[in-house]
Amino acid sequence: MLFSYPHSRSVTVHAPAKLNLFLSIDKKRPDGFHDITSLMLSVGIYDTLVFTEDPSTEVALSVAEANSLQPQRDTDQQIPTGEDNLVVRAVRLLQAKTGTQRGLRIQLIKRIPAEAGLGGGSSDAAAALFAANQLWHLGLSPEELRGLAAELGSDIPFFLTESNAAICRGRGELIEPVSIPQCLHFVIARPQSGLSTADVYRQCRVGTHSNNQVERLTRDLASGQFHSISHLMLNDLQAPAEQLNSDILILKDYFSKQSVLGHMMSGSGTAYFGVCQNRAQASQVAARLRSTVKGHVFVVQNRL
Ligand SMILES: C[C@@](CO)(OP(=O)(O)O)[C@H](O)COP(=O)(O)OP(=O)(O)OC[C@H]1O[C@@H](n2ccc(N)nc2=O)[C@H](O)[C@@H]1O
Ligand SMILES: Nc1ncnc2c1ncn2[C@@H]1O[C@H](COP(=O)(O)OP(=O)(O)O)[C@@H](O)[C@H]1O
Repeated sequence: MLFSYPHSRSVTVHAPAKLNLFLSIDKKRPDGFHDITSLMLSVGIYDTLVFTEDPSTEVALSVAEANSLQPQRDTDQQIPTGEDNLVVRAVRLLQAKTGTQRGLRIQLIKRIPAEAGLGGGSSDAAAALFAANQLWHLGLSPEELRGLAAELGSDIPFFLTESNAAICRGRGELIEPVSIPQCLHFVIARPQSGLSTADVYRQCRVGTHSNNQVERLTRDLASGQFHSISHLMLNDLQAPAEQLNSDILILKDYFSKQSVLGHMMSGSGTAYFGVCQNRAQASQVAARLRSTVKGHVFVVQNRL
């Protein structure tokens, strides 16, 4: 998360997207969630959130698409603007836990596609917890904020860690920060339609992966030994997502014809990414993709 304080009554946060380079489904739990093991990396696509203290007790959110700054259009990526938005839910949770009734105006500029497996809503919610804690001088520790984050969503605590890479376990909220000092170049494509995380988990099966596979992948990425990563990358949600959305198969077919280091779907989809050898290759792969696939295509790096 990148943040700045232009003046003390306002906080601007740049909330990054994430990719899952490894995601195994280890066990279905009695509470309906699944125990997972995931290597998450934050990457350079950002939503921007401006939080301004409001003298009333109101919490008001406006949502705009980047580059238009108009209220969002009616697309397949409708982001809720009221109490259902994860940003508002995060602020409401903070109010309920601390008893504060102070108000906030929030402007959310969306760049991270929704229903993509890129964690946009989760990152926005983490930004809201962070910013409201600052603006309202609530004094919650990072650990306390991560505890609240886990009540809202499994992926949100990751976005409240200092580290830009982590192995996440439990339902995603148990975070082991790892260091990946290499600059990795990704092409990310999000087709026109998305998928609901709950729908994909509903169709998934417990997977099997070899011992220490996530640790070996992390070590190879960290040391720049990229020849093995295509065999170590894993996403147990990809097969059920492919059943639900055929665009993922089109992207898989496209990436399998490129000489990228590895390729896979992120999280519960529908975004699909390739790990490229360098920036030039990423730009070439993205240019060809833009002329064949409708949707969003990004060239990004991991955040160091
Ligand atoms: C798949 C992953 C991989 O990072 O990311 P996304 O694709 O959503 O970005 C995560 O596990 C998603 O985390 P998150 O998006 O926070 O999910 P939550 O809001 O907690 O849960 C949404 C629904 O997904 C299912 N769910 C989620 C997490 C988990 N470990 N097991 C589950 O079964 C549950 O049915 C839950 O009701
Ligand atoms: N601030 C937000 N940004 C994006 N989606 C949000 C937000 N708040 C609530 N949502 C809802 O959550 C759903 C999933 O969020 P998203 O970030 O797209 O998850 P994923 O990581 O699975 O791509 C969206 O379809 C949308 O309806």
